[in-house]
Amino acid sequence: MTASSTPLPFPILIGDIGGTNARFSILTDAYAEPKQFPNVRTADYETIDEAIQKGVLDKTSVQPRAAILAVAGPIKADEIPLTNCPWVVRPKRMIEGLGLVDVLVVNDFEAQALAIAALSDDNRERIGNASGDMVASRVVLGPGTGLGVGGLVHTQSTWIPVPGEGGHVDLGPRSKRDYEIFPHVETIEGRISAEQILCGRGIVNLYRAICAADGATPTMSDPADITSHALVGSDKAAVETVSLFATYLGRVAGDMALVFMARGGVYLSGGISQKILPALKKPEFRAAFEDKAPHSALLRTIPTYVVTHPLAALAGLSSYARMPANFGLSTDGRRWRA
Ligand SMILES: Nc1ncnc2c1ncn2[C@@H]1O[C@H](COP(=O)(O)OP(=O)(O)OP(=O)(O)O)[C@@H](O)[C@H]1O
Repeated sequence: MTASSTPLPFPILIGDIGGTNARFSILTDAYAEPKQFPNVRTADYETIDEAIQKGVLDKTSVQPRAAILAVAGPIKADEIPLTNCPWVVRPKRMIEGLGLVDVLVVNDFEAQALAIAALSDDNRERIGNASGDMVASRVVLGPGTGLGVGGLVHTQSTWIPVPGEGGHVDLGPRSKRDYEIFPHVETIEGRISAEQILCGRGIVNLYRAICAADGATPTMSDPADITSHALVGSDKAAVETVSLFATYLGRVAGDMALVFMARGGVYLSGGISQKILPALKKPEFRAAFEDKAPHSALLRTIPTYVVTHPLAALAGLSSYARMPANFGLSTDGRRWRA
């Protein structure tokens, strides 16, 4: 066992730090259920250290010795700025100030990937007819503030989470209608990446492009307004937006399944998937997912799910904390010790 794969000492503070909310729990040992703390709103505290002190440590007599934190953003140095939130994670300062001896920081979609290694039927909703829990590679896509993608490769009896920037792959037109709409989709440096459509801001982008293609004036600018009108069928452009969103999400999900040979399943996480679940259960998502000649037969066998676990990232990190040897999680350059 290398130094970097030595288990972290219990009790372990587990944290999922999002742009708006941070969620924490403490795992006292490998067998206990995690002790859950109320969500902390990131805007309520100036620093993450203060949030951990007041939101967790002041509320319990258990003093964690280690911490595993999932953050949105690249982990490159001793100071880790978060995307979409002014907090900076400084593991060395946490060790000095919070009484910790060991801090591991991972990417948020690695945590999501850890979670999909074992999700019970209570914590996922199946889309389409393919089913089964084959022990094989998986992939998770999460449309939220952005589009996160994480692979979970299964090899040599080990689950290996693969972080990446899969949300930024190109997304191209396919149908006649796509060719009418795509010229109006806002680009990023001339490119339509998947994230230009498959996230909160992307829903608005797609809705505007549909209106532009039809010569109509857009009336909505909030993704939640568009999806709620779509779900009740009260606005034609909104209905088409969500239908095409499901198609494009299926198209990209199918691509990711091909890349990772994800026979074990493709999972949709992120705030938006749960909110538009009825739309994802309509035929469009699955049809686009399976429409992958010459590999449609393979795609038809791959199950797709929406993750409904309210705290999936925390659950994934807890599985790792309990049984690190089951996961090939790289800790190089992301683990700090006293
Ligand atoms: N009902 C809805 N329909 C469509 N989009 C929505 C809806 N509600 C929120 N959104 C959009 O979802 C995005 C937020 O996604 P999500 O809740 O997954 O947050 P996140 O990126 O995971 O951050 P955090 O971890 O802080 O919650 C925002 O762009 C928001 O506008």
